[in-house]
Amino acid sequence: MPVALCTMSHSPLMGRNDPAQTVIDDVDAAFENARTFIADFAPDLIVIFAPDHYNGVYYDLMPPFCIGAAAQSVGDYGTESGPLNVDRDAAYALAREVLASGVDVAFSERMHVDHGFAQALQLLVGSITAVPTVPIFINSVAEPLGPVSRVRLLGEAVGRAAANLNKRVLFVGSGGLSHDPPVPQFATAPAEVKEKLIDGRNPTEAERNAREQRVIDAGRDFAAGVATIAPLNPHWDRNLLDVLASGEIEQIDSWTNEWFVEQAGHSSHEVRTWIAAYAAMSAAGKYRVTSTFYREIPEWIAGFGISTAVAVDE
Ligand SMILES: O=C(O)CCc1cccc(O)c1O
Ligand SMILES: [Fe+2]
Repeated sequence: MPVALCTMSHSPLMGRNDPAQTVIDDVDAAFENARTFIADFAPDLIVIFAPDHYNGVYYDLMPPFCIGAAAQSVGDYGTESGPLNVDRDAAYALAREVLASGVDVAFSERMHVDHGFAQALQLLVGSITAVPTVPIFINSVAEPLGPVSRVRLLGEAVGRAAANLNKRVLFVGSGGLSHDPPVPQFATAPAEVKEKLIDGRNPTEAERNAREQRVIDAGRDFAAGVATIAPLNPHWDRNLLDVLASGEIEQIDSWTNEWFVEQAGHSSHEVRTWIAAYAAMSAAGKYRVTSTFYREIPEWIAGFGISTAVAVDE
């Protein structure tokens, strides 16, 4: 059965702190292209790799990776809330095979997910329930992180397992590219913030609004050139897109986590979702990138990319 890929940046600042209309038009056109690509492929199943931003997964138990057999969207930043349309049998089949291949993935019968999953599903297929899905969480913010090589191995194992499902599978990666939004870090957070990072589920509306407003303000300051967060790095982003398109993704194994942060900001670890999705594609053989969009969008605190790829028949 064929496989295909769509990877995309997300940003909850879309529609909240917008750039010039020409930029929005370009992004809209790129998403329209991605939606057409996906509709033409007509997936039976979406396997989506996405991060979390301390809205669904916390330091009370922080796995590097987690496959959801059932999942709830928390509805942060106005994204759709409620249950995802998870294909439980597919989730179990993927988890069994990934574990059997030696990658210790966590498993959840009630995974909580945030805009990392929901915004991507809404933009690509219209809603969090439109297409049967297996959500796979990849920790991309909560230190300590394992080496990026493990993400490639996870992706490859998921790709091999997906090939046995006898379904048309679309791999989605949601996150990145270079960006450094003000996500708190445990090591440097004050005590009350630390507590929220450990056990912050179900914040009050006031807490949620305050959090979201902080990020919106940061986007405004960043676009105005007065924010203290790390700059975007279009050169680094374009190189990553080239490496992923080349098919020689093992070269990413030598990139240290410190280097990601130095070059592309703390949240650049979200490109782990792209690396996993491309690695999953590679398990089916050679692939070809069929479209690439890239633009720096400081208003959204994002090196903003979208790519699509198909398997090449050999
Ligand atoms: O609310 C947060 O913690 C971060 C929100 C956020 C902002 C810009 C780009 C992103 O990828 C992102 O997730
Ligand atoms: Fe993010």
